[in-house]
Amino acid sequence: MAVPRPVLPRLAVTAGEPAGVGPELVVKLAHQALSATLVAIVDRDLLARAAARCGVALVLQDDDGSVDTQPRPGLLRIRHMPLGAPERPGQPDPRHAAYVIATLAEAADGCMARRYDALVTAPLQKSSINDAGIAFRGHTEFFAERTHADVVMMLASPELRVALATTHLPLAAVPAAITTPSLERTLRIVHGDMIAKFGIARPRIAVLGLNPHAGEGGHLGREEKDIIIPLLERLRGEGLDLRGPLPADTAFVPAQRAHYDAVLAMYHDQGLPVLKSEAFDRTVNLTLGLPFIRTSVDHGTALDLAGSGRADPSSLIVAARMAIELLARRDAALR
Ligand SMILES: NC(=O)c1ccc[n+]([C@@H]2O[C@H](COP(=O)([O-])OP(=O)(O)OC[C@H]3O[C@@H](n4cnc5c(N)ncnc54)[C@H](O)[C@@H]3O)[C@@H](O)[C@H]2O)c1
Ligand SMILES: N[C@H](C(=O)O)[C@H](O)COP(=O)(O)O
Repeated sequence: MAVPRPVLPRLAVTAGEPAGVGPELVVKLAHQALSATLVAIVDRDLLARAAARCGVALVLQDDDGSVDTQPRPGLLRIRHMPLGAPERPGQPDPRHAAYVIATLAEAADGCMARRYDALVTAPLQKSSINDAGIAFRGHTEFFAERTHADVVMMLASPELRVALATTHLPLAAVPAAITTPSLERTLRIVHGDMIAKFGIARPRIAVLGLNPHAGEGGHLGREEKDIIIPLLERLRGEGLDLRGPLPADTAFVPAQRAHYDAVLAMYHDQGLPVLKSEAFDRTVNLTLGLPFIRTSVDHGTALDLAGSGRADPSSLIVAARMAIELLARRDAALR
């Protein structure tokens, strides 16, 4: 008797900024043999134009909610969202902002309603959405608000995981945003998701200081002494394995890396340049704490490459693979 093939999870993919490289990357993703039923939430004609620019043939099929039982590279299901004015590669148009937001809303609501099993996002142009008069800081903050969840941004390569205590904030606003409650929430989410998402039973988390030399004993800033150290001591008392606060300048050297499973950086550009400079094509951005799995690329809209067909799809591909792995781990834990 023939054994039925397992169904492949429905992976929603948003194409991001229409004038960026996102649509081209989605076209390239659709040619991978992934163990997933890919559903692109996008304007159908936009994607057809992106495929033509890449010189790639792609069969676009309206999504009917069903699932595949084997990978179908070269075929992409589409949940069509109308773009309105056509895109001009490399030149974001704020008139597309409402469309971009609508694709994110459909993706989040669809994951919540189980129309999709997980979400992978291509890059969007935050400035263009803001230029349209829509307050918007990033996917991470949008999905947090949409689902009323406390979330943490983490970027992960095969060698290094970096979570952020603060995300898209002006640098001048960072110190005030590092409070005991916010840091505690963040550390609990990182600890919990390192167990649940990555299967690490006793995660070791290294916490960076905010100031040079982690504050130099209070002589170069007080945040370590007043907030970070007392919190780490309290949470260690509960059994969390927390190192630090470590001086950020040396926390990423090989000898230190052997001692942790993830790093918590205090702000965006304290942690991300390390990952992006050593593994730009292998790093995934994921949102911890969300009620669904969401992964993303580690790069932006690359407007200088948009329309050329030359953008590297590696980060989107590893993001999709990670979403599939995280789903498999979650489902195995539920069995
Ligand atoms: N996930 C996201 O939505 C996301 C992530 C990061 C930045 N952004 C946004 O993207 C916009 C542009 O940001 P930026 O210019 O700082 O960074 P960027 O990542 O778009 O570009 C930086 C450099 O990296 C190159 N690059 C980026 N992606 C590439 C790829 N796939 N293949 C080859 N080269 C690539 C670009 O050509 C450019 O030289 C901003 O609005 C930013 O907020 C979005
Ligand atoms: N901070 C991310 C990065 O530098 O890669 C990027 O801006 C994307 O963030 P969202 O996934 O929240 O849009």
